[in-house]
Amino acid sequence: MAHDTDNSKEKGGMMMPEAEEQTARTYVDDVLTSVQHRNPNEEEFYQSTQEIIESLVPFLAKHPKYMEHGILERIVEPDRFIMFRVPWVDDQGKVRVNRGFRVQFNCAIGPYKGGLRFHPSVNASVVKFLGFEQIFKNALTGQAIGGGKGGADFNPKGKSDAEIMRFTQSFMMELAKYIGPDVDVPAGDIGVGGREINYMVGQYKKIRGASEADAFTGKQVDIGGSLTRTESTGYGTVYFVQHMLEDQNRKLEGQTVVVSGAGKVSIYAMEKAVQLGAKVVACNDSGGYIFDEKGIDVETVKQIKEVEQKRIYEYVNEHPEATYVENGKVWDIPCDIALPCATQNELEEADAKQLVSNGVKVVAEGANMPCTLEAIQVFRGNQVQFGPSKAVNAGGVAVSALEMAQNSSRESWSFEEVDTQLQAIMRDIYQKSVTAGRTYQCEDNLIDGANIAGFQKVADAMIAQGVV
Ligand SMILES: NC(=O)C1=CN([C@@H]2O[C@H](COP(=O)(O)OP(=O)(O)OC[C@H]3O[C@@H](n4cnc5c(N)ncnc54)[C@H](O)[C@@H]3O)[C@@H](O)[C@H]2O)C=CC1
Ligand SMILES: O=C(O)CCC(=O)C(=O)O
Repeated sequence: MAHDTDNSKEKGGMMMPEAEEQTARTYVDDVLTSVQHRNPNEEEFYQSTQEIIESLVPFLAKHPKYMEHGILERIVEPDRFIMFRVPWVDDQGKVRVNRGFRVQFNCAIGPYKGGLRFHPSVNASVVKFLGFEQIFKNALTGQAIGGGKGGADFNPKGKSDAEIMRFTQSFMMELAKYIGPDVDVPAGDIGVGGREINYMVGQYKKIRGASEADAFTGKQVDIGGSLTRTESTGYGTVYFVQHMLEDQNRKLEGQTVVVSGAGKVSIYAMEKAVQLGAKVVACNDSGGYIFDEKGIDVETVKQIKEVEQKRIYEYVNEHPEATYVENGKVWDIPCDIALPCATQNELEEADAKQLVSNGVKVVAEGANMPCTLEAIQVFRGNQVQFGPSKAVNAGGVAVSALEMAQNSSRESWSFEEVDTQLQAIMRDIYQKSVTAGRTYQCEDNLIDGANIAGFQKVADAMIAQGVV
């Protein structure tokens, strides 16, 4: 049977035999080569496997049992990947067809859990990278939830409410076969918010003939949603940043913050940052950014984006002191803290260099994988504190799991009660990530720490359940 090693010598500040490190390195390289070979043209999926698996070398070297149990080979293969046709009729009576996806990646520690994204860029690679990240993020929350993700290459922009409903109902006609409160529990993501989730709940109940609203989270509160779920990803992001700052004996108060996006995550990250005394000076949408030196008025952004569903340039009509830069890079604005909260690979190497030359101190990923691997290297090489998405934005899925707990116990917790639990979960994720980083990297490396802490929990659960 596999055993952990102790015949080690000191290397780089930690006990690490060179031969075992080499074995782990070769194992990791082989798995990554195989991922690339078996998933051709899936760049985002390969990027996320590379980011996570390369982190694990020192951990695997110290604990070879994970290699002996073939954990990496198994964890990079989804339990199943579902792809389906979504036909619907637009307002002009034309038949349209989109492609729907759900990846049920890993259920070793609980039912599949993760959002649904409606965006034209959604494809197998995007869904698999998001599902893969979700395995480790969900494990970090300490809750019993496995990793899944899904969506469709449907563009909700410019669609009428009736079109959104018809599309969502058609999407659910197929997805309903694969989900359920104890099996797979979807939620929102880009392009999917409360309205879409409510339509899915309605259609799912119609198909199942039963009141199984618990098969979703992010529901409207009066149909079983949780208070704080709307705010939780953005708030959790800022709670995490508070811990990063505390480690440097600094406070959020008085810091200048730049946020990308103007959606669900961005808005509530801005709101919490402002509540805690920071000044948020810029945010963007896919058309351009706004810069308000006096500090962005988050209520105006909410009105434009959540109520009127308009473009962010409308902000300058309400606040003429602000400027709008069409197609501009929000990362050009000097700040102490940068929070990329829009989408994957939105912050590239050149943006990272610009932020560093403008004096950024902390970067925390509110979106999933918003920084390219090259950008992360720039931050690490310049002593910028870096918070990786699977730890930083885990507050959203954590409150989703609290929503599941409320649903199954038929309870409704107050906003304060859920927010208090969210804060405790974010503190715990931060501490776990720091501890694992220090144990295996001997430096304050939250990326490796989060990856190792999340991996260990899932890998132990997989070993206990045999080769399945
Ligand atoms: N909603 C949630 O609870 C969670 C979301 N996330 C991640 O956070 C990110 C944002 O998600 P949501 O806020 O839910 O989506 P959303 O649809 O509410 O907002 C996305 C925002 O990003 C902007 N955007 C999209 N592409 C852009 C681009 N290329 N450049 C600039 N802006 C762009 C959109 O205009 C929009 O303002 C995604 O990466 C998502 O996977 C992560 C954890 C939980
Ligand atoms: O709340 C959920 O289940 C979805 C959260 C999510 O999709 C994410 O963490 O990226």
